[in-house]
Amino acid sequence: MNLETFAAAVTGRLIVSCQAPDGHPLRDTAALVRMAEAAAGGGAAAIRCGGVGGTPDVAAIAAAVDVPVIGLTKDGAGGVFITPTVEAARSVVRAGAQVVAADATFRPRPDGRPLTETIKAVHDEGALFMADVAALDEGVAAAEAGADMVATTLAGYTAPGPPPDGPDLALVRALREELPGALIVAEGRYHAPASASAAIEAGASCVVVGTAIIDPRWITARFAAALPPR
Ligand SMILES: CC(=O)N[C@H](C=O)[C@@H](O)[C@H](O)[C@H](O)COP(=O)(O)O
Repeated sequence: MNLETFAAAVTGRLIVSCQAPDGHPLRDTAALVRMAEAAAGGGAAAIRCGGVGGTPDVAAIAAAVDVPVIGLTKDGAGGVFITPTVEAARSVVRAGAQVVAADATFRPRPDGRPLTETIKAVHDEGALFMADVAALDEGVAAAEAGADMVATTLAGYTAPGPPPDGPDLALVRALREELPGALIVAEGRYHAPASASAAIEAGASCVVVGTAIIDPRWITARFAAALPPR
């Protein structure tokens, strides 16, 4: 799939991230396939998947849905862990993803190779590259290095301490200003339809929602916490 076709498919639309962490009751490839099917049925323009389930999740979801798949692997939870190496990126394409999402922050990469090598490997395999960044300068550098799209996925996750509650709309606005013609993906803590809509108004090309759609444990906890004290 080329960038023009992918951009046409997702612009102005919602993408759903179907992942579950280790130890979560939904951390099961078949369960996540069902979630992806449900999300596609509800109007998701693409599915983001893989995570700790890795390439088996990507392959199973790519086979089950007829929307584009943005694949990733996760290795650990500290430093660079989203599709952290050239080899991981290649394996995601080979599993069937049309787009590979990978950490594009300035932090050192575990294989010691520059981001450009991962981008090149993904392009050589015939897929597109989504740069997951935490800051404006990282997004600009990733676009200059050949990334096909820039996502705010890691905003709030690279500094010590817990991430803020809400999404980073300021980063969306700043990326749009610096990269007026780029495909900008809003992702991370979009927990309500209104905030997803605000992302598009802030200049995002599209918005990725995960937890608030596919995690019944998180949704239940929010309802439970909203009840008056007993
Ligand atoms: C920081 C990190 O590891 N983000 C991951 C990236 O793939 C996923 O765990 C998130 O669920 C995804 O980005 C969607 O975000 P949210 O679940 O907040 O809607």
